[in-house]
Amino acid sequence: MVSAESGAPCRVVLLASGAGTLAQSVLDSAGGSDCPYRVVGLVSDRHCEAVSRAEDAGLSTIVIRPADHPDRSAWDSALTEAVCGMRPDWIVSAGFMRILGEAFLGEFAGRVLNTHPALLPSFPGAHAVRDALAYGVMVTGCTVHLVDAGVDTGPVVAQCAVDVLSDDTESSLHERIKIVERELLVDILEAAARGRLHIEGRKVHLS
Ligand SMILES: Nc1nc2c(c(=O)[nH]1)N[C@@H](CN(C=O)c1ccc(C(=O)N[C@@H](CCC(=O)O)C(=O)O)cc1)CN2
Ligand SMILES: NCC(=O)N[C@@H]1O[C@H](COP(=O)([O-])[O-])[C@@H](O)[C@H]1O
Repeated sequence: MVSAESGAPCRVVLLASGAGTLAQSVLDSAGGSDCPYRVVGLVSDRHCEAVSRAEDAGLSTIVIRPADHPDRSAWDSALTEAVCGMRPDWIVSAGFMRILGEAFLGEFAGRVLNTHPALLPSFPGAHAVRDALAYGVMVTGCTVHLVDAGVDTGPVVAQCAVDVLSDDTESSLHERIKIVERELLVDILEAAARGRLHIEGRKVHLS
């Protein structure tokens, strides 16, 4: 595993599909003088605000739309090729709304972090905040995990709890989760880039 301890900052590629506020937090923190990583590109499945944010930051961006490929496998292979071309050490899925397939994980398994707006294994999938509200939980939160072939089943790296307020809507709760999510994601990415994530099966230890 490459780490900035070897000298050069780690190369990070962002995956995002939406507003890109989490991606922006990673971009903003990468500007720090002692930051152990630098963002080298952003790849998306759709033209979205996250792509615009990366373009505004002068980054390389690529959009790989499922509709432009005959099937999911072809899309996954095209995504893999695009990300490979950016020569990442780490990949960060920050609001990326597609399931990464066999080709991608065959190339990058162990080096893909995802941030999820719930305390996994509760409420996996594309609608975690809505599902947590509907269930009536009083505490939810966010999880940063390594990505595996399952949906939000990869080893948990870090979590942070967020109280659900009685008058919360999906939007108000999600915005409060994102506040802590942004900080957690940057902290974990910095640790990963410094080679401080130690994976033993499903257990992840930070040194
Ligand atoms: N192999 C994996 N890929 C991805 C994971 C993962 O855990 N394993 N996490 C996602 C991010 N994510 C939750 O954090 C997530 C995103 C999207 C979906 C989903 O069901 N997507 C649908 C399409 C949704 C849409 O069209 O907007 C789908 O892919 O069919 C589930 C979980 C990143 N990738
Ligand atoms: N299941 C995946 C998922 O729901 N991801 C979530 O999308 C949001 C992206 O916010 P942003 O577009 O403002 O960065 C984040 O809350 C992230 O956890």
